[in-house]
Amino acid sequence: MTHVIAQGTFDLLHPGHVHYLRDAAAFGDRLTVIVARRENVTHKDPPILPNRQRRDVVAAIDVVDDARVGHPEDIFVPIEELDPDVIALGHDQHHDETAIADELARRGIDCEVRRASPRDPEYEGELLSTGRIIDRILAERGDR
Ligand SMILES: Cc1cc2nc3c(=O)[nH]c(=O)nc-3n(C[C@H](O)[C@H](O)[C@H](O)COP(=O)(O)O)c2cc1C
Ligand SMILES: Nc1ncnc2c1ncn2[C@@H]1O[C@H](COP(=O)(O)OP(=O)(O)OP(=O)(O)O)[C@@H](O)[C@H]1O
Repeated sequence: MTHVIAQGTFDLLHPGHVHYLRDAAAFGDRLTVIVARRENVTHKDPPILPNRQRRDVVAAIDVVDDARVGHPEDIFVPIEELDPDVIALGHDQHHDETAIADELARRGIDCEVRRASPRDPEYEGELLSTGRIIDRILAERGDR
């Protein structure tokens, strides 16, 4: 059984998220998703929705076997607990594959690091980015 881990913020789900999770699930037989804690989302605006709500909605996607809110301080603690075979990085995730692989080796975790593929819009107006969904909400309803 090949156990795959995917991770991300997953605020305001869209088909880009679904594509990533399907891609990650196809890397193995079991998919666990680690949902980033609000306080750890520092590379962009913090999520609108609370940790548990983002976890609960991700867990409801059919290809996801389990979803959990991540560790507050050390992102490798859940990895040590889950002992996965593959970490599926999102196509645009800022994490460096080599740095993650080096840390896995240092902790004695035998796990491959792979990149998932991007999904581009398929029809006019399809929004595949939480940031762009929020921008459109502000543009169309921001005066309320
Ligand atoms: C292997 C791995 C494990 C992670 N584990 C955690 C974690 O335990 N807790 C957490 O808050 N974030 C965790 N993250 C998420 C990062 O902290 C970061 O916020 C996340 O990658 C944001 O992704 P996004 O820009 O795709 O939303 C993890 C990321 C990676 C690559
Ligand atoms: N269009 C997309 N195609 C493939 N993967 C995607 C797409 N959009 C998001 N993902 C993946 O989903 C995971 C979680 O993404 P995240 O929660 O950062 O959403 P986002 O829509 O990219 O957010 P933002 O617009 O705020 O940057 C990441 O691994 C990311 O690469």
